[in-house]
This record gives sequence, C-alpha cells and structure tokens, in this order.
Amino acid sequence: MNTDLIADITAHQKAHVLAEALPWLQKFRDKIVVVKYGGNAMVDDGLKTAFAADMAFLRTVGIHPVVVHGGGPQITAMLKRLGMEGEFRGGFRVTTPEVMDVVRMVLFGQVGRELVGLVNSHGPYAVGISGEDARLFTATRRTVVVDGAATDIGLVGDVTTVEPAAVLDLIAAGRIPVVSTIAPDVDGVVHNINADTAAAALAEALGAEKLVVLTDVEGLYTNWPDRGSLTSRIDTDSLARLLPSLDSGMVPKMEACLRAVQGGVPSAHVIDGRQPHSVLLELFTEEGIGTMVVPGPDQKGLS
Ligand SMILES: Nc1ncnc2c1ncn2[C@@H]1O[C@H](COP(=O)(O)OP(=O)(O)O)[C@@H](O)[C@H]1O
Ligand SMILES: CC(=O)N[C@@H](CCC(=O)OP(=O)(O)O)C(=O)O
Repeated sequence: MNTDLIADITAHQKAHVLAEALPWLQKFRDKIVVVKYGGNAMVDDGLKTAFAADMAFLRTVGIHPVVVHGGGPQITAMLKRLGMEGEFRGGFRVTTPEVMDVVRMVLFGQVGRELVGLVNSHGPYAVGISGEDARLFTATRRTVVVDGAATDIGLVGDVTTVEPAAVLDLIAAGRIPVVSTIAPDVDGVVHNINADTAAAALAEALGAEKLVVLTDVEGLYTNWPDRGSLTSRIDTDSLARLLPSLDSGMVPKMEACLRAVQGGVPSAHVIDGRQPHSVLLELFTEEGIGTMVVPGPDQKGLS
C-alpha cells in the first residue's frame, strides 16, 4: 500500500472519530460523570498522564468529571516498606488502626496528591478532598461474607450518608474534585472505604449521568477466567444473579455498578484503564468499550 493512501485513510479515520463525538458531546454537556480510577490502572506514568489529560478534556468541553481514586497496590507497597502485614478478605483490606493510618496517608497524601498535580498541569482545575471534608461521606462499619459467614475486617466502612455540597461547590467553581475514600463514622472514627463502593455512593448522590470504573481488565467476564465470556452489556437483574459467583476484586466493583444503577445512575461502565485514553473511547464513541451495566426490566418496571 502506498504511503499517500495510508495517510488518506488515517486522515479519514481521524475525521470520522472527531465527527462521531458530536452527539455524545451534546448529550454529556453540563452532566456529572464520576470516574473511578483504580490503583491497578495507575501503575504506568504514561497512563496516568493520559488520564489526567482526559479529565481536563472533559472539563474543557463542558462536562463535569469527578474523580474517585483507589490505591490498593500503593497501600500494599507502603505497608511492605514499613514491614507491616496486609491481608484481603472477600475483596476488602483487613484494616487495623495501624493499617488505617497508612491507608489515610497513602490515599490522601500520596495517590491523591499525585493525581491533583497531573491534572493541574493543564490548568487550575483539580482540588483534592477526602470523605472527611465537609462531611462528604459518613461510614458505617461493615463485615464481609467469607465461606458463608459474616466476618469482621476491622475499620472498613460502607458509605451510608453522602453530603455532596462540597463537591457541588467545586464543580460550580469549574474545578475537578479528586476524592480520596476515607470516611469517619458517626463517632468520628475514620474508616477505610473501598474506592468502588465510595464512587457508587457519590455517583448516586450527585445524580451523575454515568459511573465509569477504570481497572486492569477488559471488562466483566461472566465466567472468569474464560476469555470468551467477556460481556459488553449486562442489566441489573442479571448482574444481581451473577454477583454471588464473582471473585475477589470484581465483587466490590460490580456491587458498586449495581448500586449506582439501582440508585438512578443511567449506566455504569467497567473499562480497561491499561488502554490510553480509555475514558474518551467510552464516552465519545458509538460502541464504547468494556462492560456497560444498565437498568434491568424489573428496575425499569419500578420507575
Ligand atoms: N469475572 C471477572 N471479570 C473480570 N476480572 C475479574 C473477574 N474475576 C476476577 N477478576 C480479576 O479482578 C481484577 C480487578 O480487580 P482489582 O484488582 O481489585 O482492580 P482495581 O484495583 O482496579 O480495583 C482483574 O484484574 C481480574 O484479575
Ligand atoms: C476496604 C478496602 O479494601 N479499601 C481499599 C481502598 C483503596 C482502593 O479501593 O483501591 P483500588 O481501587 O485500587 O482497589 C484498600 O485498602 O485497598
């Protein structure tokens, strides 16, 4: 194939991609999109830089991104450096008071700061905030079911109340909130909140148009690890039935998508954060990427 023809095809494809974005730009303008950026999708500097640029892109075209970040691998690495033991049960970190100190330091002081800095290389947009600020989240201690039994995992919380005013104030001022998922309970005791769980609660409370969860896998495999079982779309009824069979890290993630959509968010997406600019591909292309969770027939019947 001659090089002129390749250049022509490339220009044609580029024009097509840009033109295809128009209806989505119109649809999402002035809407809130909650983006959960998982720690496993953060390992590469190039991907982090591309993610930060995407957040600035969304804001520049009049969409309101709210970033909820994870940091599981980064917490594990710091625990190791400090010579402390770490353990997960049912997809959640067992959190002693000593581990909680490290979780808080790493999420808000390290991972959150880095993301804020990367986004702000594009303009004065990002402001870091944790669930402790302005009562954003109130947590209730939770247990997990392990081998059929409710098991205590320490200072791990579920988000039971969201006061979204501080996040809405930032959005109204044209900022991009970057949320670290630690939260006090009603007595002020700080808990570790899984970032997928917190993102879902926030998306619901903000009346977000979408929840987008970036992880390190192509999407949801209904029969993991069978590579043929990758699913592009699943409704809340089917997901609720599938949930008990899911493994480890996928449990909080799919629980979160289910909760968000059942709570009124029109769709939730699990996408591959290892693909540069995956958020743009999800939002601005006809086919999107990853797995989309939508309301099921039973849920639609209720509304
Ligand atoms: N059914 C499934 N579909 C997709 N991934 C799965 C499934 N079951 C387990 N996994 C694993 O879950 C991982 C994602 O969860 P996790 O590591 O907690 O991500 P994150 O740090 O982004 O929250 C994937 O890398 C994959 O290895
Ligand atoms: C209770 C619980 O498990 N909290 C998580 C919080 C961070 C997180 O969720 O990070 P990822 O999104 O990168 O997994 C943890 O301690 O690892």
